[in-house]
Formats: sequence, structure tokens, C-alpha cells
Amino acid sequence: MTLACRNLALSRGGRQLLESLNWQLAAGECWLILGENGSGKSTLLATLAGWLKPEAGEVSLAGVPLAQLPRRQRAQELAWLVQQDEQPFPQTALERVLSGRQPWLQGWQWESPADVQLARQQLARLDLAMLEARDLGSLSGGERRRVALAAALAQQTPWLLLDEPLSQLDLRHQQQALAVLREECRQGRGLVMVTHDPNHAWAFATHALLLHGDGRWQAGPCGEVLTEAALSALYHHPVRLLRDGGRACFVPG
Ligand SMILES: Nc1ncnc2c1ncn2[C@@H]1O[C@H](COP(=O)(O)OP(=O)(O)OP(=O)(O)O)[C@@H](O)[C@H]1O
Repeated sequence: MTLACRNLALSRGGRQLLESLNWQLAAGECWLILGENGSGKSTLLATLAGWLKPEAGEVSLAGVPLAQLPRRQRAQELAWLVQQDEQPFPQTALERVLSGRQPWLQGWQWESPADVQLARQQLARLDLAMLEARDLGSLSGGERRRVALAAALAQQTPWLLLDEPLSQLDLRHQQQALAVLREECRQGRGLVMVTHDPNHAWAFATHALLLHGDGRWQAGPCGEVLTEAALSALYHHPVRLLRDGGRACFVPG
């Protein structure tokens, strides 16, 4: 199912962030969105999720404008992990992950044992099984972030829109979460991830979108878009690509 932006224009606070974005994302593709602070990454993700209206142009899913899709159907197609750490609601980690099942429940229907099993699986994938009964308010920032990611995974949507999902995670849990996202991509889920680390491209991404914050953008396969020159221009700072055997790493120059 294709997610597409046609002639999309975004502005905030009187600033033009994006102009004429024509962007097609096919099922199973994994996109990184990179750009400086304030370049419009979260604004674009919120627009893809249908939360913000574009200044011009439209987002469509399988050819249907997002604005025409009922909210419930949208939530069955797109899971959106927002950037800010949520104000902890008085609920357990398991209840928070189960909230990801809501778009699939009818009326006042309760979650089924299969929903609970699915939620527990997502918690286990992110090393949270021992914390399922803990109140969200008692969890650390990184733990709560992983719970929010588990809830997005439990939503079981064809598309995952993730705003800096790894920003509060330690090294091991970042690697674990990246492996989970890689697995999701392998299963055919489309993924759009905002990140400040272009090296996440090596972990699983197939494509990248660079936002310059002044309307300009570049999109394409990682191998074409993620170059020293393009990243140096994007961040207004020299970026070098170091190679070590079969591995490569972008570092500040
Ligand atoms: N409600 C608002 N009113 C006015 N300006 C806003 C509003 N929300 C965001 N902005 C501005 O829009 C611009 C884009 O914000 P956005 O959050 O999309 O950036 P970002 O690329 O995600 O940044 P970061 O890397 O810091 O998370 C910023 O300059 C921000 O200050």
C-alpha cells in the first residue's frame, strides 16, 4: 500500500519548511528523515499521520487522500509514535501497550486474550516483560519510550511513523530496538523514522529524506542520498564517511 505526498507544502510560525514535496513510499520501504533541529521533521510526520493539515498539497494512502479516511481506519493503517515523552497516565505498561489495539476493537469491546498475548509479545521484544505491571509514572524515560514503541508495534499497522524512537535508549536497547524494526521491515511493514543519526541507515533503512528546513528536500535510496557532501550541506558541518572492512560510519569531520 503506497503512502504518497503530492505537492506538499508545510509552514509553521510563518516559516516555509517544505515546498512541493512529491514523495512516494512503497510498502516494505524503510525511510529515515534527517535534518537540523527545526527543519520540519516532526511537522512532516504529524502531517503524514493526518494530525496536521498541509498548507498545500495532500497525503494519500493507496490513492485515497488521508483527509477522506475515517480516523479509525487511519489508525488501522498508520501507527504514529510522537517525539515528546508522554505525560505518564495512571496505567500499567501492559495497559499502555494494549491501548495500541484500540483501533481494532468494536465499540466498548474489551481486548481479547489474543490482544493481551500480542501486547505481551511486543513488551518482550523490547526487554520489558518484567515491567508489564508497573505504573508508567514509575518507569524511567527510556523504559517509557520503549513502552510507547511497543504500543505502536501492537497497533499492527502497515505503516509505522516513528519520531526519534531511540533517542532515550541506551546502546544495547538501541541495538535491540533496531533489530525489532529491521524485523518489522522484513515482514513488509513500511517504516518512516525521524532520527539525528544517519548511521541508522546501516541498521535497516532503504531510503532517506533530507529536509533542509527552507523548503528544499532530497529523497532517494540511502546509497544515493547519504553522501558526505549531502550530509555536510544538510548539517552545515563537515561529515566524513569512515570505512572499516565491510562497515561504514558517518562521523563529524
Ligand atoms: N505550534 C507552533 N507554532 C509556531 N512554530 C512552531 C510550532 N510548532 C513547531 N514550530 C516550529 O516549526 C519548526 C519545525 O518544527 P519541527 O518540530 O517540525 O522540527 P524538527 O525538525 O522535528 O526539529 P527537532 O530536530 O528539534 O525535533 C521549528 O522552527 C519550530 O519552532
